[in-house]
Amino acid sequence: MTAATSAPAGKKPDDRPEDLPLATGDPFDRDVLPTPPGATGALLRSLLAPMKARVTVTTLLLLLQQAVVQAGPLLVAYAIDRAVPAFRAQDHGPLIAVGAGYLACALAAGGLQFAFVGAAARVSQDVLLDLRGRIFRHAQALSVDFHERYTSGRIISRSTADVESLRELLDEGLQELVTVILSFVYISAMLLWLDLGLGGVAVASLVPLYALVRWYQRRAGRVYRARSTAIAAVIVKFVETMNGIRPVRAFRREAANDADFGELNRRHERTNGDALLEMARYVTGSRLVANTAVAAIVLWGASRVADGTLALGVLAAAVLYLRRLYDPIDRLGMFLNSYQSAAASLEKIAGLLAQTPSVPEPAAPRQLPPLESEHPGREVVFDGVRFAYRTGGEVLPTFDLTIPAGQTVAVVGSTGAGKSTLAKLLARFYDPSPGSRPRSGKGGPCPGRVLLDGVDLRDLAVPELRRGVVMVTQEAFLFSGTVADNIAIGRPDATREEIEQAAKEIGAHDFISALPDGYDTDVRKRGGRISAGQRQLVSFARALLADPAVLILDEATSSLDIPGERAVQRAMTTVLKGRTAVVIAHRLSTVEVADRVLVMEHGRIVEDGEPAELIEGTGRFADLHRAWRDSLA
Ligand SMILES: Nc1ncnc2c1ncn2[C@@H]1O[C@H](COP(=O)(O)OP(=O)(O)OP(=O)(O)O)[C@@H](O)[C@H]1O
Repeated sequence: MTAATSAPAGKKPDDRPEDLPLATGDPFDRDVLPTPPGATGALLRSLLAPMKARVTVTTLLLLLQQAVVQAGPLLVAYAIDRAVPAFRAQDHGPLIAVGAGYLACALAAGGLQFAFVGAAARVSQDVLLDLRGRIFRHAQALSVDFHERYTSGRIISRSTADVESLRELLDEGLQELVTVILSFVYISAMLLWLDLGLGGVAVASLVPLYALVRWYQRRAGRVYRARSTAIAAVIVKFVETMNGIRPVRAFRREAANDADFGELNRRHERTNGDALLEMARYVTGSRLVANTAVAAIVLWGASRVADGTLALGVLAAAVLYLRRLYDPIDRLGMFLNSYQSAAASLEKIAGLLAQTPSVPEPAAPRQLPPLESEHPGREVVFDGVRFAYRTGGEVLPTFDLTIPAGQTVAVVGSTGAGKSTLAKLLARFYDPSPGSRPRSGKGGPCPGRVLLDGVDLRDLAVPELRRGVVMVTQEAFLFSGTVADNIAIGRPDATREEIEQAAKEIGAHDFISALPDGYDTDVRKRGGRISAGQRQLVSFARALLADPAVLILDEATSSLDIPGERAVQRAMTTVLKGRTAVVIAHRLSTVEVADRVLVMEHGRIVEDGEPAELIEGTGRFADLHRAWRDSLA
């Protein structure tokens, strides 16, 4: 990723582009994926819908609390105009009643506030719990091509920084908004009731304040979207660097990364500064309007008290109410901040949740025919398959291949020939691209098909597909947990005996037993670190336990030492036995376990035959094999 550039000299901060300068026209290069109209609102409604009753109770608590809080100045007016004169006349009752009333209001307001905060926090926690779960489930369900384009850092940013800004809105912002609106309504009503003239001036001052709020909202929207993109860029850079810490060290990328990160960090800081500046402008403007209105009311009110047309208590109550009317305006700015931040975040989350898997589940799934015991494995057919990644040119131009049930096929070829693509199509990480072969009969292009025992992979439900085809990828990835847990991923209901049996057959039992806690060793903890070859053995044991009809093995490119290679070779023979197998062979020694070799170049099969037959011949594989043998000598 390139570093962000600063705004060109002379440009205003809000002219700054909102997306990182990555864009190539591909929406995946942007932080905000295309969001269908109305999707953000629909997401918010769907999050709140299950808790309608609780939202209503929470709002009622707040309404009550505000009613109680706003009674204070009225009691003060009563105290000045009625209770104090009565007290002077030896009638202590009204003043005691005012004192008791004030205390009761304070206690009730406190209690209601406590109940409200608890209820609001529960609503917000449940919304966030639901949202985080949705992001995780959805991201996990999206197809591989999505993850190849939308970095994991951005998904992390969605489920951390973006969910966090929504939390701020729900925990603090919404309370602010409701409090502000209620205060406006209550206080305007009280002021108008106390004195129509003073109330009228106060209510009229809300007009310029409203205009100011709208102005701020427009400007802050832009700034907050830029800030949220800048936060995401910082997280993405962080995750990318930590994920690639080995190459970072190996290629001494620290200084360059520091510079890139520093630029992104500064961009984040600048967008924060822009946000604060907008806030400062807003607060200054709102205070100016508010203080002018207070000054006008105090002057006018005082002159009316002097000429006896206004009671002193009413003026005191009006001034107290005025403070309460204008104070929330600053808080409204805070709310708009959280609102803008949360709206930008929710838009990004909605964009992610609006993505649909490019490899969809079938509407009417089909079953695979029962396995034949004399021919274990299933027949695999690539029928007129054409394939191009979304970005880049055609990788497989009309590809046909039949692999009979039970056959082990080694696929070799130069780098970039399309071997892994073939494997990924068979595992249905991708579907074939729209085809070029004319459909027999009706005409029109017919998409190619990948068939398993005659059934199109697109017609198989995911569990059926995963029972039918398993792919062991190059990385031999281990999840956090014990060695036994990692093997059991192949079949989660497997017993400990079955797990150990699989490890024994693969030849992994001895090294696993030698680990500090044997099968219970945590692979991510000290002492649980296992070598590349051992990781492959664990992933073979996992595949053996899964026992699929078709196994795809994308062999690791890294070379092992001789005993390691032998152990992997033996394990491979075991795991491939009794099923159809496609091995993407990076080591020619692997070809020894195959019944058939395919040589691929530029997405086409250029040689196809038994290993011995091809080695004897004069083709590309014979050359490759000779060169490999010479290198061993
Ligand atoms: N996710 C992707 N997006 C776009 N292009 C891709 C993607 N994966 C692979 N390609 C391109 O498709 C072509 C075939 O790649 P593939 O990984 O299938 O080759 P391969 O024969 O397995 O190579 P290797 O032996 O180096 O792993 C290459 O040109 C590669 O750049």
